[in-house]
Amino acid sequence: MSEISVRNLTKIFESQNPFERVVALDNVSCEIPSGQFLCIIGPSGCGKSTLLHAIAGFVQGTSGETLQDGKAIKQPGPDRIVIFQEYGLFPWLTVAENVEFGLLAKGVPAAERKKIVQHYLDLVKLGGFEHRYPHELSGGMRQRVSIARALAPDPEVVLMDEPFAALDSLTRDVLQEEILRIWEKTRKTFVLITHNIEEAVFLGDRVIVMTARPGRIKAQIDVDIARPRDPSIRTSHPRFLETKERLSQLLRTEIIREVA
Ligand SMILES: Nc1ncnc2c1ncn2[C@@H]1O[C@H](COP(=O)(O)OP(=O)(O)OP(=O)(O)O)[C@@H](O)[C@H]1O
Repeated sequence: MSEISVRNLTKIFESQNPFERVVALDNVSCEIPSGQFLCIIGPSGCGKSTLLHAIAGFVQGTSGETLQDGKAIKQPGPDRIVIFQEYGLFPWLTVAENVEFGLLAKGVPAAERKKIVQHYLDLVKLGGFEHRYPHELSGGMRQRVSIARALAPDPEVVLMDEPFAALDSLTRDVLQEEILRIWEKTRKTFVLITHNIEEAVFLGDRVIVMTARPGRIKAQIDVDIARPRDPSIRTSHPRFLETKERLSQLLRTEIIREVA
């Protein structure tokens, strides 16, 4: 179990041309308790990915810090795995070999690797596809492989950057339900960036709304809806619809501000 703290994080992308200097994050602070499912929404270019990358350890803040269990995050590590929109699978490896990849890096013995790979492929409902290559799979199946690959080394924190954005809406709904089931089973700390408010409310314990650039935290809304959550809440649960409307209003204000 792992908690993440973001403290007064500012990230400035400098450029030789001072007019091209970008303040991507401006004094962002948030606490993500162990086992929480946190969703982050905000206008395009507001710094969501930069925040996720700072938590992953891919980028360092210009000032401020990110911490995992009280220790400064200085680089990427096996305890924090990122799932991207573009799947990031190795095309020359089979499904099973892709999932096995992080286990090899961890030095897990072969027999155990085989068991773990099978477990996670079953979890994402891809049993029977072990020997296929990524190009033989649909987009939804590829994203399932990347979810299995991310979870196989048993990371404490799973970071997702619009993982379902490239998928059609039905596949997206199904994968949301699967990620929810997986989170309920593993209770790891999950952070998901999305443009989709419904996705954020369906999955999250809490939703952070960011302002238009420079990215700051505008609001943090608790999603007070009991778990396990049935897919039908998307259309019928009064609190779901209420929370969705509240978030839409908050986001709309920022998008208007951004284009003004
Ligand atoms: N490596 C970089 N160098 C320079 N500027 C960058 C870099 N990475 C991001 N930026 C800028 O920082 C700002 C925030 O980018 P970021 O990708 O974090 O936003 P985002 O909210 O994830 O956007 P989107 O929703 O469109 O994916 C943008 O203006 C972007 O152009």
